[in-house]
Amino acid sequence: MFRVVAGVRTNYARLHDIMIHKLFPLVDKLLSRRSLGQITQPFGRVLFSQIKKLTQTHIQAVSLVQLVQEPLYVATNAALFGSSFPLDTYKDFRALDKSVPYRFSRLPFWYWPSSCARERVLAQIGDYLRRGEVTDCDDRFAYGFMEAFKANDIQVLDGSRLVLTFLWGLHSNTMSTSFWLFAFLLADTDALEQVRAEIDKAVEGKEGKFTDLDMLLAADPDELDDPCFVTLTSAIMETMRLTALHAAVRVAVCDFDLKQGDGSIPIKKGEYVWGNVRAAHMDENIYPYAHKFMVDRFAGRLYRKGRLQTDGQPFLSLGGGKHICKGRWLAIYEIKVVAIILLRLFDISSSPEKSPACSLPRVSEHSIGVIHTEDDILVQLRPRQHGSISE
Ligand code: HEM
Repeated sequence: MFRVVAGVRTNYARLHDIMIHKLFPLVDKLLSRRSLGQITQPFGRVLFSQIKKLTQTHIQAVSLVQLVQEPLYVATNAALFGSSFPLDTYKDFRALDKSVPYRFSRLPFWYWPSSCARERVLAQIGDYLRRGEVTDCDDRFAYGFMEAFKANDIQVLDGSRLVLTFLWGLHSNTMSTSFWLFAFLLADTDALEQVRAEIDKAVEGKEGKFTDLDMLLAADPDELDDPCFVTLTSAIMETMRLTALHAAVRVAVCDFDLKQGDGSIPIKKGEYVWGNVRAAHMDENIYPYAHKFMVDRFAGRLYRKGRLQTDGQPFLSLGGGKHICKGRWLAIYEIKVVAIILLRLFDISSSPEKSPACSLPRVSEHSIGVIHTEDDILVQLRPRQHGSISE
């Protein structure tokens, strides 16, 4: 991904070493369930103001891709890297992200626009690193990155490439998953109403856990890991189940017998093992109507805080074992908050003239990691009565 995303041609082994041994442990620590709340403090507010900005400037119809992805991109970068990070880089990031499957699979495509976009983002990240305006107490995440670069004598260009590769891992899957969550909900109005009713109940004082949306946006991610969002969480997990494509490849470090159903497969040291995640998720014996989006598929299970609602099922959208996704709590939190804001504040429907109602967008045949969309969906937003929030 260093080559594909950030255009790294030299110094690869060293950058890889820094990423795996210096940055990943930092990510693991700071994005753990316990610490996440300190990092995400500004997230809800920035996300809300970005959504507000977008919805005020697009009165007729708005692109679903942009509606869910740009605010997430800006708010997550602001939370992790501070307000001095170049937050206006979404369009260039998106151009680069769209080219990644083609670059990765070495397919022919017109590479120039995305290469220019990559250079512009790298230059802006470079300026940000040069300025180094972060503090240990306010921007712990960015500070950790910068300290690691200093301690390992990483120069600005290599630092920018490390940050850009990290940004791709941070955003690409999360942005796709949020798009598909809304695409599934728009195609299944009952499911959408079920999720919306749950959100309304959670933020309507008295019975609800939160007195209003303001309180919810300021809440720690741990507080949103709550049975009051059981259907929304299930919808997110179901979206992840249906869209995961990644190849979980591992190398055996010793001879062992791999358990498979009632039998086992002997594996020799040094052999590659490829877990077919898509096949596991589409197994009708485990997931009846496996191709169907069932909003409450995971909702009937006993809710255990701090555990994925999918525990006990073969659910591999976030990897597993030692290398399980280090950003999983952040990703779930981000998607939850964007869904809560949009569904609480707006009636959302596909724009009838522009998008065929109740149908899912086409899947890109060049998807990697997670299913990518071939089409955007244009949506219409009508403010609901609860549209107010203190400025
Ligand atoms: C819906 C969003 C996301 C999905 C579906 C996802 C999926 C995955 C998967 C499947 C893996 C394991 C890959 C393997 O087995 O080789 C992984 C690893 C990883 N993810 Fe995520 N991810 C998401 C969001 C995030 C976010 C927001 C971050 C934040 C930084 C993140 C950081 C990482 C890191 C650092 C690893 C490497 C872990 C390791 O090798 O030890 N991910 N992710």
